[in-house]
Amino acid sequence: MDDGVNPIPVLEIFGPTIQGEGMVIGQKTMFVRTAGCDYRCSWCDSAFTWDGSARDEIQLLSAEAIWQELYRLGEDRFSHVTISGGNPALIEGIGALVSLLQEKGIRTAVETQGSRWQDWLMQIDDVTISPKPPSSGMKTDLDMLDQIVHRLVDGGHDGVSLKVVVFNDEDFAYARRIHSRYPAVPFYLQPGNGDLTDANTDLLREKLLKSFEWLIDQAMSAADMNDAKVLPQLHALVWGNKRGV
Ligand SMILES: C[S@@+](CC[C@H](N)C(=O)[O-])C[C@H]1O[C@@H](n2cnc3c(N)ncnc32)[C@H](O)[C@@H]1O
Ligand SMILES: Nc1nc2[nH]cc(C(=O)O)c2c(=O)[nH]1
Ligand code: SF4
Ligand SMILES: [Mg+2]
Repeated sequence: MDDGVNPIPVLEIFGPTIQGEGMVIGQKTMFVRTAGCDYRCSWCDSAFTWDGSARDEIQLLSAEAIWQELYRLGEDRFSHVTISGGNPALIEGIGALVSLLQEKGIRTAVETQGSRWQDWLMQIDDVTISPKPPSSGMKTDLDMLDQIVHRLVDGGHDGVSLKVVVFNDEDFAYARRIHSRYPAVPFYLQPGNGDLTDANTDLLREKLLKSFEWLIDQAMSAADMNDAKVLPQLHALVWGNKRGV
């Protein structure tokens, strides 16, 4: 059991905003973004969590201190908290935060890539597992992914989804393999944002919508994607590459 004294490395706490991606897209939520990742995706839109550029902004916070900050920002205007990163599944101490949020009547979500297990994943309401396609430069440990997905599903978790970011044909082939490996798990396709430094939001929106349309076309012509959902990153369409939204 977690004793609640393990501090959590936090890079940012923000919201309320909308969940811009995946299984609970549109849900009003707060975000807690942890520092540190075991991956180095070439196109990571949150590279500041692991590349050292925001090193000075990392705070080691207790679960209670995180709750205080969530409440300071959101007061009574939220009922849902999303924990993202970096990879939150590197951090055992998040168990205490999840328990505290549950005590407060707050629903929880996590974004992780499926490379590490934590027991607290069982307690999270909305678990998004996002294995990484070839364009990321990362290699999926399928044995580990199998273990994580099966532990959740066999343990009776009914809020698990898979979300694959797709930049190209090779990524789409990877997405098909992942979906067919776990056919009973709700599956989401998300177009990649290849323009992480663009400050011109109008131009970025155009590019993102083009990639979205391309991905829709791919999914529409693939019989094995009949049950997949194709969604853009809504927050990127609304706010571009801005941080903390
Ligand atoms: C920044 S990651 C943090 C959580 C965890 N490390 C993961 O990758 O699942 C959150 C989500 O953003 C997605 N993402 C990261 N960079 C992206 C990009 N350039 N375009 C589209 N989605 C991206 C990831 O695939 C993941 O689903
Ligand atoms: N609004 C909003 N939705 C998101 N969904 C996943 C995000 C993430 O970075 O994990 C994210 C984010 O950073 N902002
Ligand atoms: S796994 Fe997630 S946080 Fe880590 S590098 Fe990849 S996209 Fe970024
Ligand atoms: Mg993001």
